[in-house]
Formats: sequence, structure tokens, C-alpha cells
Amino acid sequence: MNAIEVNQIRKVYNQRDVALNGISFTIKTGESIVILGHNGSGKSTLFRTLTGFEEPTEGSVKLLGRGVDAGKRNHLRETRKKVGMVFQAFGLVDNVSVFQNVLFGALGQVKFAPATYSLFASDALRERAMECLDRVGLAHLSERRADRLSGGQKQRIAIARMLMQDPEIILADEPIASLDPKAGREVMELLKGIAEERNITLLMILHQLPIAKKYADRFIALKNGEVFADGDVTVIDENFETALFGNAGPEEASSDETSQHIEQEAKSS
Ligand SMILES: Nc1ncnc2c1ncn2[C@@H]1O[C@H](COP(=O)(O)OP(=O)(O)OP(=O)(O)O)[C@@H](O)[C@H]1O
Repeated sequence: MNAIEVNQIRKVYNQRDVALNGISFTIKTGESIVILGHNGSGKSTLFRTLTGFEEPTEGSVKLLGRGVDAGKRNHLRETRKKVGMVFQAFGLVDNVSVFQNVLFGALGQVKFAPATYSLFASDALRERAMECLDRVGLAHLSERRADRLSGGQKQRIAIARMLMQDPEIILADEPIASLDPKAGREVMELLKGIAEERNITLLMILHQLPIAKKYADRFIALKNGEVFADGDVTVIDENFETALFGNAGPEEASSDETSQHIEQEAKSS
């Protein structure tokens, strides 16, 4: 079965800024894919479109066989429950415990307000939260406040929280961009290991090509809002890198566009 089907997506902001220009691809259940591309190439817009947080100007998206359509809210909520998200900035609640943060991953499965949530969570949910913590190797930190963790530990807790959803798809948006190389490798091992053992479809935005080659099976490279290339990661070499990013490489290729974007935003505000 296909986990993700993207059909001729176009996204135009402010009726003139073309972020995505006719993107199509299909991802099978259990595939590990990296999305590559310089800053401004459309990666984040694509992720937001996949989960219905951004509506495409044209085209359609299907996740797990269902259309992603912001007009069908209940439907979209059900689909989103099966999509676990991991972000560069972790997104933990700082002033509560690791255990509570992981329990929050099951929000939507129980009808309590977040503040009282951990008080009323069932024994079964608590047990599951400990299992998820155990899977990321941090059960011993369950009572620690989330803001007293290293970046690598925070990301592993964010992964444990996401596992509470029992996801069928994981979208990881630059999951190791804030981490040192060792913590980054640990997080990548964890994501890949979890995806493999549970046959979860893993879609990641990464900037580091060696990491992409090691942890993904396939890449989809975006350039100026279009699919520049789509294939097996083994074809990624220096020539490919130059063709995609220019001579400056993945990091520098982006800086001009980033500052242009910031300038544009500053002008329009
Ligand atoms: N809300 C918005 N309003 C207007 N233009 C936008 C908006 N969001 C993104 N864009 C534009 O759409 C294009 C694609 O941006 P997007 O953030 O998807 O790229 P990206 O590849 O994720 O970049 P980065 O690597 O910096 O995160 C850029 O030209 C950007 O300026």
C-alpha cells in the first residue's frame, strides 16, 4: 500500500510567490525517505501540505489512503493521529516532567484538559508511556523536568511522546539540526530503528548528505519548488551535490535566499 501520494501539488503564497510548482511522488509503506533541497526550495511547505496545515493551491495529497482535505476536519484529525512529527526545536513542555511530556503524546485519546491530564491517565496509558520511554533508553529520567535535559535527550523524549500515537508515518523536520554529531547519530539510529521494527514510513528533511545516505533508502530532491531528482540514495555524490546546491554546498547555498526571505518579510511587515 502507498503511505503517501502527492499529486501535482502547487502552492502559491500571496497570489505570486510560488513555493511548490507541480510536485508529484508516491511513497510506499515502510520506506525511509529524505527530502533534500536548499533553503526556500519548498521542503517545509511540502511538509505542512502533507498534514493539511497548509492547503495546496492546486493538486491533492493522500495519506494512508485518505485524502488530506482541510474542509473535512474530523477526517483530517483521524489521519493526523497516525502521523508522528519530530521537529528541530523538540516542542516539549519545559516545566513539567519527562513522563508528563510523553503522556501528552496520547492527547486526543483521552478527554481531559492537558493540565489535569497526567492525574487522570489510566494505568494502561501510564504503562505505555513508560514503555515508550524505555524504547528511547530514557526510562530512568521519567521524573526529571524536561528543561533539565540535553538536546539529544530532549529529542529522544520527543520521539517517545510521538510513539504514544502509535504512528504509521513519521515526519521529521530537521530532527538533528540542533544537535552535536554524536547526539545526532543517536537520534538518527533511534528513528531508523523504530521505523524498521514497526514498518513505519519515515519522511525526513535533512541537510547533511552523509547522514541522508546512511539513514534513508531514497531521496526526493526539491529545487525551486519542483522535484529536481527522486531516486536511491546511493546515487548521491559530489556531482549530484553540485547540481543540487551549486558549488557552495548544502549549508551556504541557502544563506542568500534565507536573507532575501527575511528581507522580504521585513519589508512587508
Ligand atoms: N507563509 C509564507 N508566505 C509567503 N511565502 C512563503 C511562506 N512560507 C514560505 N514561503 C516561500 O515559499 C518558498 C518555500 O519556502 P519553504 O519554507 O517551504 O522552503 P524550505 O525548503 O523549507 O526552506 P528552509 O530550508 O529554509 O526551511 C520560499 O520562497 C519562501 O520564501
